[in-house]
Amino acid sequence: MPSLVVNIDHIATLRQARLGHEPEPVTGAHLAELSGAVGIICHLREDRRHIQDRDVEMLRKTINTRMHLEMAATDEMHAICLKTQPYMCCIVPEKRQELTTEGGMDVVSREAELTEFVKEIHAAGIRSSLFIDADPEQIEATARVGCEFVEIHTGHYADAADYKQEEIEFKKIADGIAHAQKLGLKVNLGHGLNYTNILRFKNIPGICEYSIGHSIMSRAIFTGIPVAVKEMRDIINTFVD
Ligand SMILES: CC(=O)[C@@H](O)[C@H](O)COP(=O)(O)O
Ligand SMILES: NCC(=O)COP(=O)(O)O
Repeated sequence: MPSLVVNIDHIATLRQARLGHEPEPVTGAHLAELSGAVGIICHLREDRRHIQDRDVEMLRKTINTRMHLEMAATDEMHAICLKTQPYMCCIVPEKRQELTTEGGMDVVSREAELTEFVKEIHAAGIRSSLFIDADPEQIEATARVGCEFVEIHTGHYADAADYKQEEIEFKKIADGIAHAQKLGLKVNLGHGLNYTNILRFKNIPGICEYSIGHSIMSRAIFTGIPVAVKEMRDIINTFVD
């Protein structure tokens, strides 16, 4: 059965709105774990707009499941990753002006650099994943880079303007999943998934993890984190292996 990994960046976003002390991402991570998350994701952005260095340090000490560190492919983040020793490092693209991650990494144009980057992460015993669009060329480049995992960006599907576009984006992802699996990559999905749009993936086999944050934390404002995480967990529990 696929696993649910919960992104807690959005707790830090609320805290950073006042640059204060609450809400505390560590508390949110612990509640998510108690409610069925098999791992916790935090994305240390270069601009530190939500997760801070202190969060990464505290989460590393307190997460009882798996820590997934999302980060850009920069020297600074590489050093932080090696120091932190997360369970998995997911390399994502960042743009300074974006509201949220807008698309996948261009692995094709950075293949040599990313191969070296990933090699050093593996040498430190850390699993690696690349966050990419469901594009065959990017999937093939990710396999050549030597990543064990790929996270296919579901944001274009989640943001589709109408049903027809949603169908097109869903088909691209379904094809991308099959292509990645054929190349031996383990497949995770994430970005913009919520309690309804995730249902389309129910019968797609072989998905390792769903990475979900914004929708769970949005619901948690009204229900609390335990209920919001459990409801998502219950949905994923009905999915095929
Ligand atoms: C790569 C990705 O999808 C996550 O990092 C998620 O979107 C939360 O981070 P942001 O809200 O900073 O985009
Ligand atoms: N990698 C995707 C992720 O961590 C969660 O994205 P979102 O659910 O916050 O859009």
